Amino acid sequence: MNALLDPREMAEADARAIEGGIAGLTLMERAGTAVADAAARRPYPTRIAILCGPGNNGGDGLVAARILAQRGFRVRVALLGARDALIGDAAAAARRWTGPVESAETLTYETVDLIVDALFGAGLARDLEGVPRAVVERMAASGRPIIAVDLPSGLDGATGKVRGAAAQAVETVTFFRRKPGHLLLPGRALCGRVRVADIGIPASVLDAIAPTCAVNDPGAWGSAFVLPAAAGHKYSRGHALVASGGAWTAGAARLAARGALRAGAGLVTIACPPDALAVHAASYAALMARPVGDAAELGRLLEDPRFTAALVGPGLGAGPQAQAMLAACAGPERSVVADADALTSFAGDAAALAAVLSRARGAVVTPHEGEFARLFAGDDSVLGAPSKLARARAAAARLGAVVVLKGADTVVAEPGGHATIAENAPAFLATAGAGDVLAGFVCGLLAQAMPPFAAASAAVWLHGEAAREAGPGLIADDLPEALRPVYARLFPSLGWTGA
Ligand SMILES: NC(=O)C1=CN([C@@H]2O[C@H](COP(=O)(O)OP(=O)(O)OC[C@H]3O[C@@H](n4cnc5c(N)ncnc54)[C@H](O)[C@@H]3O)[C@@H](O)[C@H]2O)[C@@H](O)CC1
Ligand SMILES: [K+]
Repeated sequence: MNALLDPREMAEADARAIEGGIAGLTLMERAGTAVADAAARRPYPTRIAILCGPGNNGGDGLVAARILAQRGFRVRVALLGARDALIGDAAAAARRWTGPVESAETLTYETVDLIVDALFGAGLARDLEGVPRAVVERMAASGRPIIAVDLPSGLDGATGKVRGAAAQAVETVTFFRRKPGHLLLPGRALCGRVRVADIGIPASVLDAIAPTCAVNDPGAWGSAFVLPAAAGHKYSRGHALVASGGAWTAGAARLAARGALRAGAGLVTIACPPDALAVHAASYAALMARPVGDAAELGRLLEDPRFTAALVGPGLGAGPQAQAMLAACAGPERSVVADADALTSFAGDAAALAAVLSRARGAVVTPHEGEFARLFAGDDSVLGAPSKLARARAAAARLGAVVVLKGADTVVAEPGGHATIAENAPAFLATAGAGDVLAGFVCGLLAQAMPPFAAASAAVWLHGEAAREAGPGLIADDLPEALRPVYARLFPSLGWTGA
């Protein structure tokens, strides 16, 4: 698992490493060395300004300054605040810097080629205002490339939000593990390229910290991924049902159904109003279509226990009918995915949705930001949570279900607080119908009895990889097809031998 540490967890990692016998100043020396290495790698960084803040982030900058000067770079150190106000390891780092110290407040950039931003890191405690904010804004306006130490100063490592101001970095050097703010927008975009430096904190400190947030990659869910078994048959790979709207809106369900099939469900049946039957029957040969007039008929169809997962929402139309369809699907032997109109049908009434989902074997909801806001309208403890990560976690707890909060930085959270953050979605994935395919991927993995949190996280990652595979110009129809080469690489990496 590629853990992400929030500032509190990172402080604990530091503290445990120090308890284990590594001096704090040693960690700072290694951190500063990693920053110096990054600066030295830049093209022509002959004249480097290092802006140092009042805490240990500034200490890292002071170490980097000393090392870069030793290596022959022309270095200027500019401090925010008084030198004799520095304490602890940062004060020790300042004593080792023997060159002049300027004021960050009055620093000018005409003769500067590269900036190292070591003003604030994990210790950012409030919004930047007054002098610190002005310093960051002038640094940002200088147009010079910036290497950020740990985080661009002003960026909140827990939330990915800018507190007052932050300067765009070309590169960010962080330590031990990335933080959620490196992945959550706008943080991800502000960081530039992120390098993770090993500063000697042993990975074993994570055993006690037990982080609950991870990068969404196969390390987060690969062990739960269901690979095709040699002795399998189509029913053992699960039977997914996708509820469709009428003939005019049937495309969404078809995209989802094809996604479920490609994701590996053994069978996929589209349940549709009779007027849409011909449309679906004439679409893909591998899909089955069954006419279903209302929720009661859907319930009768689902008396067949071989349906292991159902998707309700894409193209369905919002209202009591969609609510009833979802209720018909939610049963103890079947997992459900509620998407799109199924979510909008419960606008402002998340408690009613939670009650329906609680009857399912496993439940995943896949809202985009608009659907999320409608669903939780009036619930400030969810909508007012401090970050996208916190909102998804609060929503998952409220619904008792896995929440996929979509976007370029999709967060998947489960009721216990475990979460993944995706970073592999290309910008061109934002296209009509892409969300329907994603819901289909989730449903297809749930149908194979993959646990909901792993299934949802895997589906999000696969969706991003499939988009990369298809490339620019992508339309949603391409996504299910692009899953094949992605699987061709993924399966062997998970130990599949092709049997
Ligand atoms: N042993 C450790 O803890 C290590 C820490 N490291 C560095 O230390 C950093 C964290 O150090 P700190 O905890 O000292 O925190 P920071 O150096 O990020 O910032 C803390 C200082 O900033 C002030 N401050 C916070 N928010 C402010 C605001 N909005 N306006 C004005 N002043 C504000 C605080 O009063 C304090 O003086 C990390 O980001 C990393 O760069 C590394 O050296 C590795 C080892
Ligand atoms: K910084």
